[in-house]
Amino acid sequence: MPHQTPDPSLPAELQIAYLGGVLDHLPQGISVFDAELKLLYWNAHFLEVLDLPADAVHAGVPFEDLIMFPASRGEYGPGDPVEHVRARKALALRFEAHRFERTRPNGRTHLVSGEPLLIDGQLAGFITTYTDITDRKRMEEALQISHARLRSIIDNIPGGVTLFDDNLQLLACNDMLRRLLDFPDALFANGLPSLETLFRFNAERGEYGPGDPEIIVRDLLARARQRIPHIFERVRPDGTVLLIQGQALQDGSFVTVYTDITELRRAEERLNHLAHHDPLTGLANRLTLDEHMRMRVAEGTRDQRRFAVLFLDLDRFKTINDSLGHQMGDALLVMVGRRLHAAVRQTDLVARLGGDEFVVVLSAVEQEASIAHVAAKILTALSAPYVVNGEVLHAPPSIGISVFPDDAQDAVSLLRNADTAMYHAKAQGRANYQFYSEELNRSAMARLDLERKLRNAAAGGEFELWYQPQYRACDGQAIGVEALLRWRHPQDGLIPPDRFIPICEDNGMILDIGRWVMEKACAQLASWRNAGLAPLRMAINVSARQLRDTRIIDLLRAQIERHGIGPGELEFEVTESSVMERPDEAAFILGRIKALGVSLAIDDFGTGHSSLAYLKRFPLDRLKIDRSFVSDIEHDCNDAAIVSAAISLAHGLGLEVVAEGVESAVQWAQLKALGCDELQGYHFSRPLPAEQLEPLLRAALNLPAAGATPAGPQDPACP
Ligand SMILES: Nc1nc2c(ncn2[C@@H]2O[C@H](COP(=O)(O)O[C@H]3[C@@H](O)[C@H](n4cnc5c(=O)[nH]c(N)nc54)O[C@@H]3COP(=O)(O)O)[C@@H](O)[C@H]2O)c(=O)[nH]1
Repeated sequence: MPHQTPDPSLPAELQIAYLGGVLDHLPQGISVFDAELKLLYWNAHFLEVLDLPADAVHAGVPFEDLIMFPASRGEYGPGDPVEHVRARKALALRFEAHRFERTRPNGRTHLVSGEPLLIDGQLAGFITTYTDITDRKRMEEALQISHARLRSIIDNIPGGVTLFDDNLQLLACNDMLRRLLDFPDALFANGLPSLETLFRFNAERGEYGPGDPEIIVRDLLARARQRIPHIFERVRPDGTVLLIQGQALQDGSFVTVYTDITELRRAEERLNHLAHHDPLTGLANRLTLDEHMRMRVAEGTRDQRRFAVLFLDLDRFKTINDSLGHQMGDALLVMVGRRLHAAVRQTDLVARLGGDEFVVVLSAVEQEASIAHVAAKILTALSAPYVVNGEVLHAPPSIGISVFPDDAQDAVSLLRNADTAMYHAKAQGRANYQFYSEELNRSAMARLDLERKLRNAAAGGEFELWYQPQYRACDGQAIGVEALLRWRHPQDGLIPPDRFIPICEDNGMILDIGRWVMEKACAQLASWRNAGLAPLRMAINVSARQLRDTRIIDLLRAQIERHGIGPGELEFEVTESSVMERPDEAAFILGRIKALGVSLAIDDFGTGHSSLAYLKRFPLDRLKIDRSFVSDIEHDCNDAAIVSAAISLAHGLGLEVVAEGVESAVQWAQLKALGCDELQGYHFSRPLPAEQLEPLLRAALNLPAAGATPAGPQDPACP
């Protein structure tokens, strides 16, 4: 807008003084030229802004003289300053209003604005204003930088961002938001949409679940207006999970960050599943079982409800796993898990504790009969043969049962008692189920105590090896000894092998103990041979577990070489049941033992379930008739008949017969009459430590002993 001069009715001096005073107080530099472009007015800032020498500036100075100063300083760019001045003057002479920014060499920027000066509507000159906008420019630049920085943060943030103002108008959002929420480009075609538009778009495509979109949008807008900070998760219709965090900013705007946490949630779910499930079978694991049982105990206590815990252990799993490999074992466990799951209700819990141990928690079972019914159902399901990789496998379970609150009132004790009952089921012949009882608990405790003591027995030198002689039936000539293990506990005294050997077989300790027995017995055999007590045969008891450990062959070979043991000097006694468990495997390992010159005897003959076909296949030398048939042979004609048949059978198979448990001369006579080859029993000698047995052996071998008269056992047939 053209400027007006002061009131023209005022005297000219006043007008000038007035103008000069006003101009000097303005923050801008001001210059006024007349219509001939001669300087009329200027203020102090004008000199400063253009850095003009004060003595060069006076009224009437032509425009071109003034601008020659900046031109010669190169402020209009390189080139001839006179040309610059001429070009500028030509422009000025057009008296057109103009506005531009100019940055001077000192770095300060001015907004230069020029306007024609009109007096009475007639062009009277030109007025130019120089406003120093350096600070404003710097602020604007700083603002631009910070805005760009903010933009770049928003664009690079690993989540979707929206920023909206008081009026719920979107101020900013990033590409990630559009991608995360699948917003089409059309939604942004006319710039940033309002929050309401976004809400409506989402509501209509079912993003917020079912419901009337109008109502949903109204609610959402009402909530947005409250501007309450929030953090929540939203599951989108496609299953992705968004974490949505909203926060009001100081300037009144509201920022919301959307983070895709789908993978995080899935990883959490996977971790949670892993933490609560057995990775092999997918069944619940111990942690879940503990939590479940604690809940059942709490519910049962509150509602006075019973529930049952079934502890299962597969009877032949270890053998299958050891002989057929872990892959087969694993496949079998998976099948067991499936069968178990199918045998119980959805509300019951099936868990695998590890190895071949499973637990089933039957909820809300009131009657013992119904618990037994489920146990029988599980037993039947798991006893059916499994076909794994073409192999038919049998792994029936032994099941122990404890009932809440009858047998225990807490989860740990319930599980322990079910475990105890399971051991009882195993002791009862396996493949059956047993309920827990207090008596069972006592025997389990005693067993635990014994097991604990056993762990120190070897290190404490508490084992001893005793020997019981064996005699030729016809003349009472000593022909060998059987090595029998003894455990002398410092407090409990002598503990019979029947009490601790089954435990050692269960927990695997028999492998180390059996090795010790073999080394000790072989050393004793060599020692007696060196002392002239020969020929003697050393019989060693070997359990099924030892036979499955192929290291037994190396151990045996080493002992034979070390002590120069000849063929037939060593004998292994194996029980019927141990070789009948896996007869093919047993036949193989027994063949290798036999090949080392070790003779073989079947122990406890008559107590197991021998298959004659297999007996024939084993490379045996002797049958040992169990003492239960011998103990009453003189009175029980059935026993006599059994012993007689066993002797005939053995002889028919080319085997010799040893009768054990001979306690009287009458039994000796009868056994001899039945054709028994060898005898062992208290009638001749109880098992004794080596040094106590030695004089007896000398006598039985008719060897002279220092200070002793040779005397063997009395032959009833040759009095
Ligand atoms: N795997 C291993 N088993 C072993 C070892 N040492 C012993 N055992 C087995 O422990 C069972 C019990 O043995 P033990 O208490 O030593 O009893 C033996 C004899 O004392 C007993 N016997 C012998 N004669 C008589 C008798 O006239 N009357 C009578 N009441 N008992 C008698 O018989 C046992 C010998 O039995 P067997 O071995 O079957 O010939 C026993 O099963 C041992 O095998 C070991 O080192 N390893």
